[in-house]
Amino acid sequence: MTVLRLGTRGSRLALWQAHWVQRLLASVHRDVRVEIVPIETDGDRRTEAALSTLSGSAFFTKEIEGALLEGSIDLAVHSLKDVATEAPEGLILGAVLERADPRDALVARDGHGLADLGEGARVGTSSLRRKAFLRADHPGLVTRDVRGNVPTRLGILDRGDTDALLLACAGLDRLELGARITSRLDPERFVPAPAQGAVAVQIRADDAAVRSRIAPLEHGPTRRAVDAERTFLNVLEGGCQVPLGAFAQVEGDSMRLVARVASLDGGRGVRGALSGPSDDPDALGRTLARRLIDEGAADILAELRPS
Ligand SMILES: NCc1[nH]cc(CCC(=O)O)c1CC(=O)O
Repeated sequence: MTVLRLGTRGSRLALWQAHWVQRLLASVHRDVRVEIVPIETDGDRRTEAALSTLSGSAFFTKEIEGALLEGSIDLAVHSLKDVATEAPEGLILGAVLERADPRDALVARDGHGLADLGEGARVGTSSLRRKAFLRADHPGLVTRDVRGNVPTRLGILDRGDTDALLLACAGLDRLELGARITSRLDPERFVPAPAQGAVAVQIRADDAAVRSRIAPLEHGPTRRAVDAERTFLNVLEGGCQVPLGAFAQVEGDSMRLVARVASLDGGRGVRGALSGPSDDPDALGRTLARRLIDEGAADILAELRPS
């Protein structure tokens, strides 16, 4: 029996994802036992800080990546949205699993969609992307910072401290809280974060044994989609957390990438879409990024950076 130690955050969603990988590995390898090792990250500890200042860098992954590099775990399971596009030296994404619903979810107390919320209604989110798109498309609404994991945020809504929340559909669906969603937002307009809804298994680049064990978990279309989205992010980001969405869908031999960048106040933005062959997602991501840079995306993002 081979024992593989799987590192994960301890949140309910992270543990759900870890148990999913454990179950999948048990179903393809009778001789493998997966032991789950919860690891607390900076992002879990620093509940006082606005999430927007944390996510996108390594705040939800650094301690887990450290455990992987030092060998105290053999694989790590992450929400791919939280994994930086520049991989730490020595680590690779050994498998990308089939994506759940990639869209953003509105959970409103009254009504259904964003258009039903009255003037001045408070919408809780700490994501720069969600705030910027909301300000651009629904300037009558008020954004309000909320932090904490999914159940904590729902508690804030239920107590009446906000009128609505924006969350990822994937997290709610996986925790069987999908019934709380009042609207699944159109990904053409409210473009999801790169890799939203996708789970990745990270391993040591030189660990051929674990690499071959997890290979059957790979979902090709999801890998190609997130590669295009993360390449787009990588070209535009320059190491800073930005209000940017990118969402790709594979259909047979071709794929389509839609992306949107907005200023924080929602006053300026660019959006575009591009189709190409599905066997070169990086080219698609790079080409669309360059096109949106020509249309002003880099200038919009430059305003966000401390000079
Ligand atoms: N940064 C937090 C985070 N990371 C992954 C998810 C949800 C699951 C996913 O997008 O895969 C969330 C919460 C949210 O955005 O609602």
